[in-house]
Amino acid sequence: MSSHPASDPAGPQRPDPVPRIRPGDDGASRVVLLGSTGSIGTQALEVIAANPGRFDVVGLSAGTNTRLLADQVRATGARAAGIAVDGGTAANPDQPPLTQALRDTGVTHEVEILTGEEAAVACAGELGADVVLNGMTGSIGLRPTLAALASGTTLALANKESLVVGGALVASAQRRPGQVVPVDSEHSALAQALSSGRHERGLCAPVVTGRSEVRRLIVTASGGPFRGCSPTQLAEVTPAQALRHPNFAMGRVVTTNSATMVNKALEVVEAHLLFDVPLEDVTAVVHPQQVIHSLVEFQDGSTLAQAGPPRMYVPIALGLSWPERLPQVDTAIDWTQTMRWDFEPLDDDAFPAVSLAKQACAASATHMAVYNAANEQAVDAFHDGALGFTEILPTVEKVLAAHTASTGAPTLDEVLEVEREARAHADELIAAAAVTVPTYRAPRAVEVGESQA
Ligand SMILES: NC(=O)C1=CN([C@@H]2O[C@H](COP(=O)(O)OP(=O)(O)OC[C@H]3O[C@@H](n4cnc5c(N)ncnc54)[C@H](OP(=O)(O)O)[C@@H]3O)[C@@H](O)[C@H]2O)C=CC1
Ligand SMILES: CC(=O)[C@@H](O)[C@H](O)COP(=O)(O)O
Ligand SMILES: [Mn+2]
Repeated sequence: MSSHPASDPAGPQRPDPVPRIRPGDDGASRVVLLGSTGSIGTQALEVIAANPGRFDVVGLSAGTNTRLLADQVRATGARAAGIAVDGGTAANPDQPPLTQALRDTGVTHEVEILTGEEAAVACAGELGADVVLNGMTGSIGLRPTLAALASGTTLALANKESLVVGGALVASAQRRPGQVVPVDSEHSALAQALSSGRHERGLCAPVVTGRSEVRRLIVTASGGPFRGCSPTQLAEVTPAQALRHPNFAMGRVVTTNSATMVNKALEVVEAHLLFDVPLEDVTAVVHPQQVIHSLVEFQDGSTLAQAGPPRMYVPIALGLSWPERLPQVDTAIDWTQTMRWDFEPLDDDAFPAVSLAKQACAASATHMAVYNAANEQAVDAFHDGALGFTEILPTVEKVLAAHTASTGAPTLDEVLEVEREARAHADELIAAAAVTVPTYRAPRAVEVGESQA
């Protein structure tokens, strides 16, 4: 750990790309953003900037982007900044070291600088935040999630991987009922709809145990950029096509996961764990417009849906201020206009991700850690040109098949070890696939959406 002193003269000033944020008033909510330079992190800063005095950003943590992180420190006045891979190193040569970036952007206040993988963990657990928003990508977010919960802070959870991989570990790290507030749009929708009916169970409910009137949770899916494509067409899609989500601009991993439907698979398990609803009572359906963000079916046959524009501002704002709603967070849907909503079943043959996850989740407490780790390796390999799109799920399936079911609830070390083994196994399969799967080498351009309605 080091600190950025105000003694160095400010370097050349660049235009400030982050809106200046007024420090919080007394009583403002102290916020830590993990993954502040990503899609969720930058949108969270927009929400915070639009509510002057309501929030006090005490810490920011990022992976590699020291320049943007420094701009955000300047804009928010954050007293602590964490960077996993500092600039000016062999692993991150294109960015300046964080101390340099802070100087360059004209930061004059004292900043505690944390570096390495522990930085996000420390930011999550040690800055005395009221709310930690975990907007990191991947299961690397697990330890920060656990640290935030152990500190007693509210955890606004966008990083679904940490819950899906950690499972019972996350549940047992919880210090008080309602400590987890989902930021994932579908789960924010479910939390909002559940607030209208009796369901006193789960990680984000006001009471940990109690009766439920819920019969089913219905998680909506866009269907991704390849909705309606046949397996043959899918074999030839390119990374650029997979990154064209129909409705949301998101990071690379979650966008690719939307294209394979792995995102929906993770979200079905996420809903099961967040709301303590049996896996068989969580259903995914395709709803291309993504205006209905998810639905709760109650025991009397009534269904409540949460609707809004397909944007993340409301789920992020609710994550930061739950259960209070902030004013004018987004433009509401104009219900006076003619519009159409479509719903269709998942195509399990072309997109087996959800059914595979349901089997994995039922198999043992470590199978979803394997599923996610193998998928993360396969997604990277797909973008590196080492694996075809339709090889992603078979890779996950093979790594799962080789995994020995755990007995009982695993410790954190056991989960991390299972992940390491799964990544190594996936890498072996990917290395073999790079030789034996030539289809990806000469892709036919498939027009994204060519077979969509
Ligand atoms: N984007 C969206 O609309 C939605 C996202 N989500 C979920 O939210 C999470 C974030 O997604 P998204 O914002 O799209 O992803 P991005 O790829 O846009 O952002 C990821 C963030 O994580 C940071 N990061 C990576 N590794 C580390 C690390 N070791 N320590 C600290 N920070 C790290 C990155 O830093 P850097 O860039 O500096 O390397 C970046 O700030 C994912 O779990 C995703 O599934 C859920 C619903 C919607
Ligand atoms: C905005 C959000 O929550 C994402 O997880 C989004 O839902 C992705 O959409 P699909 O995975 O349904 O394509
Ligand atoms: Mn989602």
